[in-house]
Amino acid sequence: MSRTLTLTRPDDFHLHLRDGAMLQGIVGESARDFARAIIMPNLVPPVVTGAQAQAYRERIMAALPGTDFTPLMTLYLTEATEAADLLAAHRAGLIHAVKLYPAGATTNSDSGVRDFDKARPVLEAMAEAGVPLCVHGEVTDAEVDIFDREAVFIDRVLDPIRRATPGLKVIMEHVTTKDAVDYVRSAESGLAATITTHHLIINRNHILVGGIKPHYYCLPVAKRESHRLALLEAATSGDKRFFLGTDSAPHADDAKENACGCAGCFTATHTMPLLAQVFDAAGKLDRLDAFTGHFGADFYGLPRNSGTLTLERSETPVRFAEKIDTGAGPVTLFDPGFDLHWRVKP
Ligand SMILES: NC(=O)N[C@@H](CC(=O)O)C(=O)O
Ligand SMILES: [Zn+2]
Ligand SMILES: [Zn+2]
Repeated sequence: MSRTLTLTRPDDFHLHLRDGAMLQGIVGESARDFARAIIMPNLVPPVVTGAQAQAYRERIMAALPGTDFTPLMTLYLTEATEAADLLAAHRAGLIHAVKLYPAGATTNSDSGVRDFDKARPVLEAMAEAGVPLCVHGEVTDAEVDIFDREAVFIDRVLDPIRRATPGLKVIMEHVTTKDAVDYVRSAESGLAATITTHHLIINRNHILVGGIKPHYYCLPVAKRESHRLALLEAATSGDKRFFLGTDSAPHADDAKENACGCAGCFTATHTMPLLAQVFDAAGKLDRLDAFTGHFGADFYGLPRNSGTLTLERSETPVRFAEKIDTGAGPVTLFDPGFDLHWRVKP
């Protein structure tokens, strides 16, 4: 017997599409199930101006013939970002958010912000114009333990920025800790968080026990089980401040399976089946629609999608390809470590 679940067509509020041959190879994986996605600007070089965002959007659309997927562009905040350019790109409907990477925090973040005071005038202009700020929330200080970097970022950087810039809409991206969940819940307004698929499934043991698993390495790195449970509780709670941002971040296998492997998990292909299984196992399947189709759009001030996506559960496990072949090399799909019984109905 099979069970089905029809959802609002989902959106992905944090996605890496890359560029060139990788973009060509992977963009269809998101466009198949998702209506829209917030596109991360951490290309090399990063997308920092409205003109660059426009050109990147055109490259994405050119790689996507015949689908109605809508990329929602973002700008990469640097210490040299000009408020006028940013505001014009927002007014034109081209960009939907600005991304703050602390310099050196993650993949391709070298142009990020070192001195947060330098970003203050731009943040104030964004608050006034209602442009949301997406934040990679980790400090980069060498003396801070990698497992503590998110919690320390909240106290040292994020809370001071929010206090100094009242009215700024902030999305804490890919939260990995109970500290972040609690912080989002403590805010009166203007704060939300994205949660990834993989952080609902793995904890740090999955990365390290029984041999190092490079395909589970991402940033922020997965934390201990109690934190995963806090994320699962938040995602399935029906709290509108938590919504899906897959952070699907493809890297070619040779860059992952490497003595200095890149951070990023690739989940675009099977995120909706994975989430259905996770929400089902938690007894919260009825909460999936809001998590993937309502809360993010509402926070960003976008209309909810009118289309639908139907998932079905089968008794026999559903097989997904182990890798996607791209012109930039093979990309390994995230392996949840359990049999998947859900799939998107064709
Ligand atoms: N999440 C990751 O581990 N990697 C992302 C960057 C990011 O979102 O921090 C990437 O661009 O590869
Ligand atoms: Zn990030
Ligand atoms: Zn990301």
